[in-house]
Amino acid sequence: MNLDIQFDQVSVNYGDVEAVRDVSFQLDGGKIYGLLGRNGAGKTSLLSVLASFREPSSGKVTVGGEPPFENAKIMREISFMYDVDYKDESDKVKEGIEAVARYRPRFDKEFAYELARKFNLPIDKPVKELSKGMQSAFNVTIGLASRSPVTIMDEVYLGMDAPARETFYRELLEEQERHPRTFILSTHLVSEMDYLFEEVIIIHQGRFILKDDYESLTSRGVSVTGPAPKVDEFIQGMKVLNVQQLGHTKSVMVYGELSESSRSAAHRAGLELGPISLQDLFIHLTGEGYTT
Ligand SMILES: Nc1ncnc2c1ncn2[C@@H]1O[C@H](COP(=O)(O)OP(=O)(O)OP(=O)(O)O)[C@@H](O)[C@H]1O
Repeated sequence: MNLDIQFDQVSVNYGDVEAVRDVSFQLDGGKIYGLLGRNGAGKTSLLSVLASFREPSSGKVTVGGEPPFENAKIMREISFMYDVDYKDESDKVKEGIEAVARYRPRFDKEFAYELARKFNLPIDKPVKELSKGMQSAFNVTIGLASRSPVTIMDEVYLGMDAPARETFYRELLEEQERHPRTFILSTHLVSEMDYLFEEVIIIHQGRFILKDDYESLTSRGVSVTGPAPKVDEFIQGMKVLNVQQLGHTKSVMVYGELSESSRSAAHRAGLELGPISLQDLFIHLTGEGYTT
């Protein structure tokens, strides 16, 4: 089941605070999407509208052509995993798994127990007594095992330690091979997670900045390395993101596609061209001084 997602001029306000402003984009679904934005960019607000936790203040969201808010048919197909406060949750891990299995139609209980083992979750312990990182692993377990056509993970992995996050990334990719569906992962751990994303959405200060596939996005920038004077000559008129210099060698990141003739000119000048990372682009597009 594939559900396309449409944001049409969506705004989310909290009183005077405009958390999301006039955001429009469409996700065809069936992919792993990265939703990137700095702290306070509006990621959670945007996702909570999609997960039907709230209605947009203005604009429209549709999932499979229908607004999700108070729409039981659509809500059943969306899992929204976020940093839940489990302080009043007296259920043990295994009771939590059994409970979700009862109301999530596609939940794979065996897979949930397998993940719980891989994350070393003590299944007889109350969820509220788990460490923060283990509660995150519990959320991830439920999210992956729910097999919802739309699974949203709002920075749930931040509390997990590095080996647990690696386990999550591996399991996510394997799961997407076995049961392709829509995952939306919000994060600012860009360099660590970039290889997971097929498409990337960047928001900044509540505004939509871009949506593009990972390959095209990273091919929009290039690093130019070589003798400083030659690099300086080559990059004239280009948008510079970052400059590093070691002795006489300079490495400059520029934004914008290079034509074939520019690439040939760079090679003739003895300059080395390389890709730039999603993190570099993210920092540039959401950095200090970048206002929407
Ligand atoms: N319940 C609320 N009441 C008032 N303002 C809020 C509320 N929730 C969020 N905001 C504000 O809305 C803006 C967007 O917050 P949001 O949590 O959506 O951002 P985020 O990108 O998820 O941030 P982070 O990465 O730090 O979790 C921020 O300015 C935040 O202070």
